[in-house]
Amino acid sequence: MIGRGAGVAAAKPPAATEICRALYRLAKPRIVAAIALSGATALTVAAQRPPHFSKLLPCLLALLCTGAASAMINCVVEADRDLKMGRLAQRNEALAVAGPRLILGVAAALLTAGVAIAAGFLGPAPTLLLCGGVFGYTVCYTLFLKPQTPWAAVLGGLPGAFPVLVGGSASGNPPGLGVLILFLILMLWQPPHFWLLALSHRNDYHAALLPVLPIARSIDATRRAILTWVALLTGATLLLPATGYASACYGTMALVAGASFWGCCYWSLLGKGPLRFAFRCSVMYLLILFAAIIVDICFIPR
Ligand code: HEM
Ligand SMILES: CC(C)=CCC/C(C)=C/CC/C(C)=C/COP(=O)(O)OP(=O)(O)O
Repeated sequence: MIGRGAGVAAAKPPAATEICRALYRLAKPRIVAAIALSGATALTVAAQRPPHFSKLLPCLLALLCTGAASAMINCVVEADRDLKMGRLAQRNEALAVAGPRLILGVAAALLTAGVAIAAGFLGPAPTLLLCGGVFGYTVCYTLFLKPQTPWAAVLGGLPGAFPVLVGGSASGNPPGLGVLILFLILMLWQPPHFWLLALSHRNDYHAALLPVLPIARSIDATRRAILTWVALLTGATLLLPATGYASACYGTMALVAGASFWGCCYWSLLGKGPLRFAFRCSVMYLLILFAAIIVDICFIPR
């Protein structure tokens, strides 16, 4: 008797490098790196000087570990929905290569490491805030908000902005006004950041039955919301110099960056440019803002 499938080579298990590459993709590395940077920026705003590495390093590590773990859990929970989204094809392949059990095992290890680092080096408040952000994203946002309401990008902004509170409290004091202003900036930045993507990929979200704003309301309503929120965001970035947490030099840069981002959104929303470009501008805008705050506080004498 010929062995089952003797003529067909048994499916070769993925190589270790393939699995590592898949896990890296599922960790949403660039998003998580930006989230860790938001925590480091908050630590700098709270300290009003270059943060000491004994706080900066554990803050970055804790946010990178728990952010990656949160992203991996999100990918496993949303696996069925993500299969309907063309934008996520490579992520779906990565999920098939690594398998949900291994992904959740690695996420559990990263989560444990991140919380242990925060508890050991940052203290109880940052650790609690870290756990709150993970819970807010993996449970509240992923399981409930995202599939049920077009305002998920606003309410889901809370866990997305929690890393700012983690970083701000890592300095040892309760988050002060400067950290709360940075929290407000993140809360105002995230919705237009996502709505630009939702406009650009609305067919994907329709196929996945996700009630994003362009589908639950209208494209025009989303366009107006984006331009309104970016204008409010630009105003919020000026609160830092207005309250003495950054210099007028940063304020000028923030005004120019905000006006440029608004112009980029307006240009793309008029149909003169690709929406994906405006989405990329939202990411560049945030990274420039963080860099300007850090340079202003650490290197520009006041
Ligand atoms: C409500 C909260 C948020 C939502 C719904 C959201 C949504 C998304 C989505 C869907 C993508 C993937 C776009 C793609 O397929 O390439 C993305 C990309 C990105 N997000 Fe967000 N995001 C949120 C919060 C944040 C936060 C808090 C940060 C950082 C502080 C951030 C930074 C980024 C970056 C850097 C990218 C680009 C990743 C890449 O190029 O691969 N996002 N965002
Ligand atoms: C303190 C701490 C670590 C908090 C967690 C912060 C965190 C990981 C926020 C993620 C925000 C985000 C990328 C949402 C997009 O998810 P999505 O499901 O809408 O994106 P997708 O469509 O690409 O899956």
